[in-house]
Amino acid sequence: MINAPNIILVGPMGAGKTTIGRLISQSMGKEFYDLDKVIEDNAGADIPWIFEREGEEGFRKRETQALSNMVQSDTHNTVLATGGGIVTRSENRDILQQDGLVVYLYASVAQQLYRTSKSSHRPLLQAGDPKATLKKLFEVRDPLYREVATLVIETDARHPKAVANKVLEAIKRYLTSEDSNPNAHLNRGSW
Ligand SMILES: Nc1ncnc2c1ncn2[C@@H]1O[C@H](COP(=O)(O)OP(=O)(O)OP(=O)(O)O)[C@@H](O)[C@H]1O
Ligand SMILES: O=C(O)C1=C[C@@H](O)[C@@H](O)[C@H](O)C1
Ligand SMILES: [Mg+2]
Repeated sequence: MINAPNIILVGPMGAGKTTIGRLISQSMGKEFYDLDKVIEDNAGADIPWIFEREGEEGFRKRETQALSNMVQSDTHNTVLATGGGIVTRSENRDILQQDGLVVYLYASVAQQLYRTSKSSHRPLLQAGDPKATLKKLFEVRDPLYREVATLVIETDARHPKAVANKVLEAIKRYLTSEDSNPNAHLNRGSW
């Protein structure tokens, strides 16, 4: 098991945050949370229902609330998979950068499209052309994912287990290099 801080996964819809988050939490002996699921549990309703009743703005308020609750709850030893739009609010980006080791799971628009095509649970992809939507979102969000992330992992040509192994290796390498630098303090395990 790697002695690591809380791990936060960011990236677009279909990057594999939920899938990979679960796998690495098992390998690291950490508890797994999926922020989309936390939001649904808090609301007692699913994400499509929240978007329908409260619009995207209502969903974003719930998302920020769920993220800050998580930070304040003083939970330790966790892997958190976020939703694809977590980086759109600057207050969320501030929280992410302060409270975990952030890993960006990169996926091309083509892979995002392929991986999201089998599910109708993503309201932003239900209207219009999903490829055009994913491309537009990616243009805006890719720099924001990079802004908050310490590590970036390519997922396109890798099976989920291989992606999980890459993430684990990258975390291990990062922590080892920090440990070897006496001036670098990883103060990122506070929830
Ligand atoms: N590396 C991969 N290769 C192939 N398929 C993958 C890979 N990672 C995830 N998938 C598949 O892609 C789909 C979407 O994955 P997942 O739900 O984990 O994405 P997500 O990043 O959590 O998306 P969202 O932001 O919408 O929550 C799932 O069917 C999953 O099995
Ligand atoms: O990319 C997004 O904005 C979203 C991604 C999903 O994880 C959910 O959080 C929701 O469907 C919105
Ligand atoms: Mg997810």
